[in-house]
Amino acid sequence: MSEHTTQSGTVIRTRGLTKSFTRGKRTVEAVRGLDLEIGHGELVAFLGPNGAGKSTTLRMLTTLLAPTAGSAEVAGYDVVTQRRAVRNSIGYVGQGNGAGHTQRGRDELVSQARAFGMSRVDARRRAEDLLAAFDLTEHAGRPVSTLSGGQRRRLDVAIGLVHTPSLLFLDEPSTGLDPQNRANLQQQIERLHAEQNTTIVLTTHYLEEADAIADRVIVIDHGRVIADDTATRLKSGLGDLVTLGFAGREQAVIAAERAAAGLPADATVERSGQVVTIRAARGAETAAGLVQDLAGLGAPVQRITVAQPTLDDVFLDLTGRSLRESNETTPTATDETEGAAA
Ligand SMILES: Nc1ncnc2c1ncn2[C@@H]1O[C@H](COP(=O)(O)OP(=O)(O)OP(=O)(O)O)[C@@H](O)[C@H]1O
Repeated sequence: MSEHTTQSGTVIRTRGLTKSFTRGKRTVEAVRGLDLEIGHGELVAFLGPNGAGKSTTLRMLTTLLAPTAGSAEVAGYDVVTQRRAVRNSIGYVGQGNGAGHTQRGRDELVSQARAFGMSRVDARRRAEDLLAAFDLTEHAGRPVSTLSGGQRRRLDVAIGLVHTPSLLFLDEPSTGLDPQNRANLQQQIERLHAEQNTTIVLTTHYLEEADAIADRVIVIDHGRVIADDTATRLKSGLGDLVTLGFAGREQAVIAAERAAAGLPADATVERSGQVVTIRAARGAETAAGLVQDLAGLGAPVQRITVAQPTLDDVFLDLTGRSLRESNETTPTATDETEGAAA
C-alpha cells in the first residue's frame, strides 16, 4: 500500500504533540510538545531511558493513543481524524507478541494477509516471501508458542509487513533478545530499509542498536527531544576518552597537572586515585604526547586506553545521567490502552 507523502517527502509531521496520563491525583506528562519531521526513506531511532515517552509517541503516531494536545500527520493523514487511513498506510509492531500462540507461523501470516483483503493465492505468496525474508521458512509449520524469542520477534516484524507498508513502526523490536538474535533482527531491519526504501521508526534503549542501524537518532528524555542528528554527528561534538593509569597517586597528580596545563581549554581532566581521565579531541594524539612528556617528568604511564565517544556519552553530556544506568534503575508502567492495532 503506498503512502501519501507531501511534496517535500515528509511522512511524519508533529506539532506540539503532547500526551499526559492521570494516575490518581498525579498527572504524568509522558510526551511534552513534540515537533518532528521525518522524511520518506529515513531509518530513525527514538532513543531514551525507560519512561522517556518513546512508546507513547509511537502509540500516538500509530493512532493507538489519542494525543492530549498538538497534532500529528502520518503518511499525510491526521492521526485523530483520519485514523483508518493512517492505519492502512503503516505497519506497527508493538512491544508484545502480535502473533497468536496456537497458530502456526505460516497460517498467522496468511490470515493477516487475508484480513488486508488479499486473495488466498496472493496471501500464500506473500506469506512465503516474508517467511523467506526473515529466515523463518523452516519454522513456519510450528505453532508460534514453540518458536524461540528471536524467531517470534522476526515473525512479529513479518506480520507488520504483510500489507507492504512503506512506513513501519517498531516498538523496541529487539528488547529481550540475546545478542545474536538481536544482531540478526537488526540485519533484517537494515535490509528491509535498504532494499525496499521502507521508512522505519523504531524505539530502543539499546545505545549500540541506535548507533549501528539508524540514519538519525532522536534522543528523548522526560517526554522531550533533547537531541536529533546522525549518531556520528551527535558523538563528534564530544572528545575521546583517554584513561591513564599510574603506579601511585603522586604520579597521577603530576599527570593531571601536566594534562590540564597543556591541553586546549575545552578538554577536561579528572583524577581519581592513580587514574587520570581526559576527555579531548584526537585522543590518540593527546595520549601519545602525554606519555612522552610524563616519562620525562618521572611519572611513567602504566596503563592506557583511548575510547571513542558513545551515544551514552552523548546522553551523559546532555543530561548528566548515564542512559545505561537509567535503564537499569528506572521502573516503567503502562496500564491502559486506547483503541486497537490495525
Ligand atoms: N497508559 C498509561 N497510563 C499511565 N501512565 C503511563 C501510561 N503509559 C505510559 N505512562 C507513563 O508515561 C511515561 C512514558 O512512558 P513510555 O512507555 O512512553 O516510555 P518509554 O520511553 O517508551 O519507556 P520504555 O522504554 O520502558 O517502553 C512513563 O512515566 C509511563 O509510566
